[in-house]
Amino acid sequence: MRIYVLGAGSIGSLFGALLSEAGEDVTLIGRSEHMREINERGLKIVGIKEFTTYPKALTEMPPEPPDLLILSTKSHSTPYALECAKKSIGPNTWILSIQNGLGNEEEALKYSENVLGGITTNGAVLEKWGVVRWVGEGITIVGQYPKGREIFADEVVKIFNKAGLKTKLSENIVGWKWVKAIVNSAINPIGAILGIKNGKILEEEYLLELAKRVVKEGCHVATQLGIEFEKHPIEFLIETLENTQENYNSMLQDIKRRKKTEVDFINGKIVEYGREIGIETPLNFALWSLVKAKENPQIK
Ligand SMILES: NC(=O)C1=CN([C@@H]2O[C@H](COP(=O)(O)OP(=O)(O)OC[C@H]3O[C@@H](n4cnc5c(N)ncnc54)[C@H](OP(=O)(O)O)[C@@H]3O)[C@@H](O)[C@H]2O)C=CC1
Ligand SMILES: CC(C)(CO)C(=O)C(=O)O
Repeated sequence: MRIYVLGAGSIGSLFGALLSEAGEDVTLIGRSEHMREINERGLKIVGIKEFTTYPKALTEMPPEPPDLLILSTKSHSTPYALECAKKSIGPNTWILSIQNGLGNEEEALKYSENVLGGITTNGAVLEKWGVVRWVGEGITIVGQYPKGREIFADEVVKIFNKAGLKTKLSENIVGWKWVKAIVNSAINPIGAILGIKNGKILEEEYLLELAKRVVKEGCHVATQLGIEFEKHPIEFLIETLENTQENYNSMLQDIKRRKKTEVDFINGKIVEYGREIGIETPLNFALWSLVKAKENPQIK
């Protein structure tokens, strides 16, 4: 299978490295410093597994259409990334988003009707150019977006498992994307605003109650939109907090690195979708506003 990974940073490089090591035809598309290091010394994975692999590494998509385009940019980079990639998206190309947040698959559907959604609880950090740390082994769930059973999704699940990425198929991937986004909408901004590890939210009763109320607000919007959950969001919230107690969540990491966060595609989207159906989401709006303020370098 010819696979391109568009936005090969932390998680994209991990997926690309494992697939390349398993013998798939992988091309990473990422930033020049990282791609140059990979071309010169290979892509080194450390942490859960240690190996070096040698995928092709470019700064823009090759012209030949891939069978699978794995989309792994941050959500705010998706529109531009896909617009630049469109010349290489063929009639048989499938686009798989493994991103957090809402709206990425809808963006991909503008370029192809062959779209898979995905969530992953694997954790990866780009430590330095050419080196990615696999910090947490989790599961990946893939399915035809928004719902349904597509043979190609079975093929993707098979090659992901063969590459050592524990992966399951879902016929309701939109349900999984929403439950992950709703859990992120509670954990990420609270951690980002307070600068705390995920485990602190579990320990502090007021923070846990706030997180549960944020989840319930997102659930109200989702259920009114007809979204069906494969796992109850409150259960997924507690499970995630328990499994990632030592994590500084990605939104907090982006704030610390003075990078744009994905809050517009998490809390922002919940507010936007709520407004479209006449549902107010004051907690999501408050958290969204506070994180946007923290993103502003003028506000210390
Ligand atoms: N890291 C993780 O453990 C997990 C991440 N996720 C999700 O996966 C997505 C990616 O996260 P993560 O890997 O951490 O993010 P990173 O920022 O580490 O990786 C994305 C990479 O894509 C690059 N990029 C952006 N636009 C383009 C483009 N048009 N062409 C080539 N490269 C581009 C970015 O460069 P630049 O920064 O210069 O724009 C960056 O290097 C997010 O939605 C995240 O929430 C989900 C689960 C776990
Ligand atoms: C699951 C969680 C909250 C782990 O920190 C995450 O997805 C993130 O940090 O974005």
